[in-house]
Amino acid sequence: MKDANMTETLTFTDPRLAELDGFHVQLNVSNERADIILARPPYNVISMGARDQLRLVFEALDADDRVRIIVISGEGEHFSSGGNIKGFLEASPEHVSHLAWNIAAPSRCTKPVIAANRGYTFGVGFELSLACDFRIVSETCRYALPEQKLGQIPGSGGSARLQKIVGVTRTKDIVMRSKRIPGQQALDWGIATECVPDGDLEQAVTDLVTELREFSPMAQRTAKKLLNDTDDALLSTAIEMEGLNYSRLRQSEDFREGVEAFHAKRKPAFTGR
Ligand SMILES: CC(C)(COP(=O)([O-])OP(=O)(O)OC[C@H]1O[C@@H](n2cnc3c(N)ncnc32)[C@H](O)[C@@H]1OP(=O)(O)O)[C@@H](O)C(=O)NCCC(=O)NCCSC(=O)/C=C/C[N+](C)(C)C
Repeated sequence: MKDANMTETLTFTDPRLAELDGFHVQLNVSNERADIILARPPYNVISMGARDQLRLVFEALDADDRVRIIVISGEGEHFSSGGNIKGFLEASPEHVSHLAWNIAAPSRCTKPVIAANRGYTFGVGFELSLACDFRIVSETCRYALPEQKLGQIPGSGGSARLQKIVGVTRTKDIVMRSKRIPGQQALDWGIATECVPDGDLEQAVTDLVTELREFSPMAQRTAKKLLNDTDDALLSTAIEMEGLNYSRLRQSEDFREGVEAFHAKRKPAFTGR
């Protein structure tokens, strides 16, 4: 990557990528926004190697100061029909042991991550989206964890994350019946952040990127980490951690800038410090 405003496809130089089975993840970076595209149409099936690629891409983007917001989408009509079923029997124990860690990469990333979901968003495609901070879906989106049809269960955090969002009854309905959830229902159940007509998906994502870029990167990072860390915590612990993080954030330049801009009736100019 050269400068923040250019669009280019990342060339992976990490030697660990040399052994991967195919190159199916594209990356474009422009204007502080990074687009990760699952590029294996029509169904953007995610190979074991693509999972490794995804993790490495998220780690690289997280470390790059020129990137503020990350968007993940699928090429064409579908986000992804999930993991490559045809390769499951050949998967190495090493790959299997990394499944959940790789797919949790958006959640570990300190920057805001948006999933843009349309069409089939199945299996590991859904799990990957659940690890993101925002899910903007189109009306064509169909979420599913269809592993039971394969004599399997989700293995990359899908049922666990879903249960947190929709509770055990709905999760059992989705997992144990391999049920498909349409975009509008995903919104109604709190799985999706927003549901829009298919032709409006890109604009809805761009609008959210524009909105998020207005905020202090430091305050965003703190909010994301705090909410992730306290997801499992007792209420009393979560409240205490919120207070500690607030106190720490008070020391930042962005905190002062936010308050001074409010007084001056001007737009804040956050620097991330
Ligand atoms: C509804 C689907 C996606 C499309 O149906 P269709 O009738 O339009 O097309 P068709 O079934 O003929 O598919 C065309 C070709 O694409 C291949 N395909 C599609 N999805 C996959 C996939 N996920 N893996 C491998 N190959 C796939 C399909 O086999 C056809 O190939 P050929 O032309 O026959 O060579 C329908 O295809 C469907 O329901 N697919 C399965 C979706 C699914 O079960 N996804 C979950 C996979 S499991 C997973 O993601 C995570 C597992 C976690 N862990 C590993 C821990 C167990």
